[in-house]
Amino acid sequence: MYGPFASKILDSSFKALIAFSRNQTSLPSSRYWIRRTMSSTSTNQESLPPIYKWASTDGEFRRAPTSFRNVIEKDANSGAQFVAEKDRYHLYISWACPWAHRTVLVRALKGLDDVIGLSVVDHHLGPKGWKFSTPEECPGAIPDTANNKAYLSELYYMAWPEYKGRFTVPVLWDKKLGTIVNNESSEIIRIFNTTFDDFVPEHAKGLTFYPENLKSEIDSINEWVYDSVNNGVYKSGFATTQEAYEKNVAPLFESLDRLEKIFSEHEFLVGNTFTEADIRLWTTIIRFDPVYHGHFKCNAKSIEKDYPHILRWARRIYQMPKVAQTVNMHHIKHHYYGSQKNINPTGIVPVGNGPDLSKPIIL
Ligand SMILES: N[C@@H](CCC(=O)N[C@@H](CS)C(=O)NCC(=O)O)C(=O)O
Repeated sequence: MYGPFASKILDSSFKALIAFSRNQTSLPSSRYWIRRTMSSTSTNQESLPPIYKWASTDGEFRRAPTSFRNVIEKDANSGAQFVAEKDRYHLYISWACPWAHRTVLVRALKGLDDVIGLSVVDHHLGPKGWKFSTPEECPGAIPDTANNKAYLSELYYMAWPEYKGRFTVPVLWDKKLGTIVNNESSEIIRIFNTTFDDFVPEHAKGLTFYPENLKSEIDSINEWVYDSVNNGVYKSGFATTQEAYEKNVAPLFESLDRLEKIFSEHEFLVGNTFTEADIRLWTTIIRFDPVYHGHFKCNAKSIEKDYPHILRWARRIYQMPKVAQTVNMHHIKHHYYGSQKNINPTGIVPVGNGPDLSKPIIL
């Protein structure tokens, strides 16, 4: 296990992170933000504030590596820096974000609601990054009850004053040490999987989404699903050249065809068992028709019309206890269509919500 500062230095991708964020050279003084926001209405990629610059100069979107990668030890007497305790950790998410959605979904499924606190940012991602609002200002938002901050970026600077990366959700925060434990969704869901089992309700103890005997199969599915589907929609949607867009949209639909075949023969992705592989794919699939199909130009096919087996699988998961309460379609649609003005300059939010996932599962 790494300590919070050791991990930052050990992370081999740290240099790439610095290179990626070289435009953000100082802490966000108000002058800095005013200067950056003046051009925020422009749709020209070059004149956008850094927070809206998704694609590289060659037109391709490359996701920056995540910088806080600590784990939490289950054994409170292990002497580790981060150990499992009730009400010590706090999860920051956006209902809109598919990566954050994974973490809040596992939190719900594992019965961690009373063990790990929750804050939900406003769906609008502005020039200063994710912001905390009251539920009156933004229904569905939950203010920062752990640190009482106005912006998510303030937490990153509390944890690491020299931080130069993006201010992303999810963030798993340690209230005791006042720092970020981890901001990588794929690792947070594994932390939630079994680490807090001493504190969860009886039915959730031992419930695992990463069972020992299926680990290698889950890992190999996760790899291609992440690259071509989870991140594939972003690589298509954030591309700023025709070439980059076409290069990434083709493998996305090849993978969806492959998934359709899998779900025509199996109930779940791995071993006919509901695992983290399903959870990781599902948060992308439920956003596909309402957002990615139009906004990210992933419109060769739709889930509702062209992938009946994927749709049946999506409904099966949506209808599991506690899942539907983690889906906030208003936040999802308003975030993408309303915040990413370089892609949708008018900010108009389309009326469609995608397929009705609460419908009976038939085929
Ligand atoms: N690798 C991260 C990616 C998280 C991520 O990209 N989150 C997006 C929202 S969907 C974000 O917060 N973006 C804000 C920004 O880039 O300024 C994870 O899986 O946890």
